[in-house]
Amino acid sequence: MCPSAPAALPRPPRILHILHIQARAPSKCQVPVMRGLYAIIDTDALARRGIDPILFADAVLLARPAAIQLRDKHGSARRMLDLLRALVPRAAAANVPLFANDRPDLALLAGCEGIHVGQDDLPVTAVRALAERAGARVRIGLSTHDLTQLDPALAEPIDYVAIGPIFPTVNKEQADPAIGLPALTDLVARVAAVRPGLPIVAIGGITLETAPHLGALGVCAAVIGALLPPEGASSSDPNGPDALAAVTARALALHTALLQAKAPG
Ligand SMILES: Cc1ncc(COP(=O)(O)OP(=O)(O)O)c(N)n1
Ligand SMILES: Cc1nc(C(=O)O)sc1CCOP(=O)(O)O
Ligand SMILES: [Mg+2]
Repeated sequence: MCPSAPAALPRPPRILHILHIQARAPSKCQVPVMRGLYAIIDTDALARRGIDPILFADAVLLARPAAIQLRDKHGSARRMLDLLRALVPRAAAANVPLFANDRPDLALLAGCEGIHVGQDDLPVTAVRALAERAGARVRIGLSTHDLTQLDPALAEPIDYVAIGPIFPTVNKEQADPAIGLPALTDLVARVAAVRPGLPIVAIGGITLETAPHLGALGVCAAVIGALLPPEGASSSDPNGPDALAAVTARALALHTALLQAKAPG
């Protein structure tokens, strides 16, 4: 399905290197800072466009985002494990943390750096217990959709909290209602008051146009659709060099827009 050896990564431009260091530097309380783009490799959205997930990941990694995630909602466990095993060395070569969505078992088998779970997935404490049994140190992210979910989430042993959807999205079935930027601003203040320094990942309908607003709030932005060509767009080869260069350009533009917006503090 895909090449298994990671492609040699070209040296990023100097400005990106500086942004990357700023985005990953540990904060005073040693929580890794997450800023910029959190790119999601969504196998369904990619399949609808005929894009290979590994070639797509290689293209995204050239932009050195803050994190990547494999989200494979409808594949078999075996396929997701194969994909994660192909992604782990690529993400490591780019020094970008790879999160597996929903499946701590597969994440641990493949050696991922992190796991993302939502309100209906395994509880965070169970994921921690599983990781401990496997002797692995992992970062865990947890989804929330409103204040009633955010408050209990902040008491969990998590490494970041996700909040969404901020804007309407077509890439999540039965998504919660979009909360908008003013409500996000309130929730960001709540996190800062209760768990200062805990990284926040905003998600849902985020585009290059809205990215600066999120960067200005000091949050990371998780993105599926804005990394992709529109569905049905005519491209002679969605996995050809021009199409993949366009993916890198979108990732770079989003990451830069998020990092260059003036964050508080
Ligand atoms: C970074 C990030 N934030 C939120 C989600 C959504 O997780 P969840 O609510 O469990 O929904 P699914 O993605 O599993 O359908 C996410 N995956 N990543
Ligand atoms: C996977 C996911 N989770 C969400 C949440 O609100 O928890 S919104 C979402 C879809 C994000 O895709 P896009 O960037 O194309 O809107
Ligand atoms: Mg989930």
